[in-house]
Amino acid sequence: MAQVRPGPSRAARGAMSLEALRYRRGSLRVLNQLLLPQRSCYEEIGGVRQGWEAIRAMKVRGAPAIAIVGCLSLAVELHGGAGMGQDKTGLETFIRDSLRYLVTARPTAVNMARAAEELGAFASQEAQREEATAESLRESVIQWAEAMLEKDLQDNRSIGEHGARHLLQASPQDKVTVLTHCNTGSLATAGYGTALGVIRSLHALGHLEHVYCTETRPYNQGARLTAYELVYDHIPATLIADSMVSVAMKEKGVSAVVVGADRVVANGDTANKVGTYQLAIAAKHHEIPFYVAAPSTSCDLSLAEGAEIVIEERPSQELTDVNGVRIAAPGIGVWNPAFDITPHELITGGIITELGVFCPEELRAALPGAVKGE
Ligand SMILES: CSC[C@@H](O)[C@@H](O)C(=O)COP(=O)(O)O
Repeated sequence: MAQVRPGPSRAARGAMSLEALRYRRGSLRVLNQLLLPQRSCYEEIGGVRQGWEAIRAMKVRGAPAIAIVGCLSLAVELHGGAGMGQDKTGLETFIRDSLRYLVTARPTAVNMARAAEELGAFASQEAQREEATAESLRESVIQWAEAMLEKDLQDNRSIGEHGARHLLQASPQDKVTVLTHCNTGSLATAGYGTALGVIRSLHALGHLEHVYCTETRPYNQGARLTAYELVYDHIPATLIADSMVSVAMKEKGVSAVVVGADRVVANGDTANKVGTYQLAIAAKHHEIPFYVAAPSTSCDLSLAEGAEIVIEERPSQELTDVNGVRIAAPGIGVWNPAFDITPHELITGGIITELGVFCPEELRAALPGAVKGE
């Protein structure tokens, strides 16, 4: 297997970083994350159906990246002339139907659902303007989708700054050791990352001692993707199996656990990659602060508590097979929930957003707009 090549040194790197997607008006390509870390291969997304398929197959994954690719796949289809010849009402219907379809690709992360509601409402508003035409509607929707990329990147940088500052204030040490789970980096977002953004900021400030990243079974986002990003960015890190987290907390001087989120609800309960819940329990036992890092686009205050979140179940082969080779005993039953819910009382460090770090009880007041459709 080819070794992951570290990227250019920090000084030489400038704007270069790993990219989950490459977009210019009329063209969207996504990095097929199923092939990482062995192969780095970008695939063309010609429109909404291909966007849906790439999300469903997890060629692109991570809550923010799912929404960005979904909306940009619509932008590409609109740019290519979809709905041409229709009046503005017909085009609005096409846009709303496409967005509803994209939401069905994966149910747990809220970002695509929120983007669909917001972009759908925006399209209706635009269509109702007297002077609007089908062409002006098309252009406005494309611009709306394009703006998501820049906004997510900015939000992640703010999350990184807020999180790093908070962790350092809370730590008696000058340099902190962070344990993280799944992949929350450039590959899961428009760039920089959420939990991995906090780690990047700590590293840039010279206050990161070490990172422990979990393998993240069964899909191995940690071993394949987070490890790839950490090596690429020259960040000192060690890979551990999920079953090693308790002993790592006991023996490796972990200062904080920082994870991402697919949906944070009104009471602070958080859906994230399966395994997050047991991490939070272990962190509580070891009195290690547990943080969730997520943009406000991942917060859904329309749900009161975590039990209301729909948890995606994935195919059994993700658990029974490795690279297409069956390793599990034939005939065994399989349960493969992709996410679990961490109850808010275990989120002891705080919820790091682009607007600041909040304890779960503060969330409603801090993010009054984070109700889908508002
Ligand atoms: C910034 S990404 C945050 C979460 O989406 C991430 O931790 C996660 O759970 C991703 O799950 P995935 O199934 O790979 O899409």
